[in-house]
Amino acid sequence: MSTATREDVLGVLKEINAPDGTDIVSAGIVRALNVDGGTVRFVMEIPGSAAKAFEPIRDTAEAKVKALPGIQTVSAMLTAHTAQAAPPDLKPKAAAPKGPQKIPGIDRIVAIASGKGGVGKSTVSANLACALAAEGRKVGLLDADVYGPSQPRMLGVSGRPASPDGKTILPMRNHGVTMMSLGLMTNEDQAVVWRGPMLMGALQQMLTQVQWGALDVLLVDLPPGTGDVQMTLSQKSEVTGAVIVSTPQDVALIDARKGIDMFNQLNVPILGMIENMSTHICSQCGHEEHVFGHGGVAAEAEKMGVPLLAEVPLHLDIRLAADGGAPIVVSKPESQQARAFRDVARKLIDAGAA
Ligand SMILES: Nc1ncnc2c1ncn2[C@@H]1O[C@H](COP(=O)(O)OP(=O)(O)OP(=O)(O)O)[C@@H](O)[C@H]1O
Repeated sequence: MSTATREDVLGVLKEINAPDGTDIVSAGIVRALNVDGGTVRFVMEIPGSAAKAFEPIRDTAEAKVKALPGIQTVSAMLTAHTAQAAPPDLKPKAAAPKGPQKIPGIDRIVAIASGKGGVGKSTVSANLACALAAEGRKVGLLDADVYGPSQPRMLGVSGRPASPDGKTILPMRNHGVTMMSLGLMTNEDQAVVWRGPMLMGALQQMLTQVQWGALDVLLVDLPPGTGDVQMTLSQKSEVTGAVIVSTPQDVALIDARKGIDMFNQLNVPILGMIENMSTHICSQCGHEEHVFGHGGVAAEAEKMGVPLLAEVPLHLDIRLAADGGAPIVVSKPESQQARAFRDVARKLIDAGAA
């Protein structure tokens, strides 16, 4: 004689009625039925107020199941559920993480910002990243300049980043810098139209889903201006500080001031300003000319009470190196132009910011 099956057990339980006349299986009272050889276990879920009425029903159920062929042990447990729905929980939920968070593995985040486009923020970011790597720091560079991602070209990186598990993204690496750019996810010649929420999502993804590994510092090359990306970065992640890049022209300086104000409001410390295209040095004769004026950033930095980190000359070699995929710090590390960036790297390390 074969042992009773789960169907056999349900069959006999169906013959037993609850006090309201429905059988206990159809009424949804029999739950979690487990038939394991000669042992049968199940739960009878009943209204809390009906426990007394169900005790004989439970006894009948156990006896009927035990009478089935091959069944030695039967255990039916009465569990009560409250008929009324619980009142809504109006207490504040256990605090969902709010405010800036530290990203695991990333010790520091330094934002490279400018008020105005085209002042050389990406050139500074690329050179600074390479200079920090040359100092032995573990450096990441996140190209968040969604409107004109230029780091793949400047760092000489191409191809699409791999995502072996479909969830995380493997960053690219060159010149000792771990790098990720939205430019690697889009075609280089394709104009990207991002809306605010998309931008914020993309930035969050690049911060949290890229396998950065352990980093001493992650530089974030921001888009120019004071928009969604700047706000999201500062509000979601703990930013160690911001470096503001500007040319000495008044128009650039007005925008740089707005950038500094924004970071102040977001409680992000300003690590300092960099004057780029400070002076033009002719690559032929070495003649120096102040194309955009000179010293404007130094004066502004003093007025705002922030350090002036460097005055980087406008020099053909800087542009050629950037366009060629090996920043001047890598291609001509001993040149005067490279030295300006290497000095900034050392200042940031000394200040504990990188
Ligand atoms: N000090 C410099 N000397 C010579 N060329 C420079 C210098 N700084 C930047 N450039 C060149 O100026 C152009 C703009 O620089 P870059 O892309 O770094 O600016 P950006 O502020 O990041 O611009 P955007 O905001 O549009 O991304 C590039 O061609 C770059 O090579």
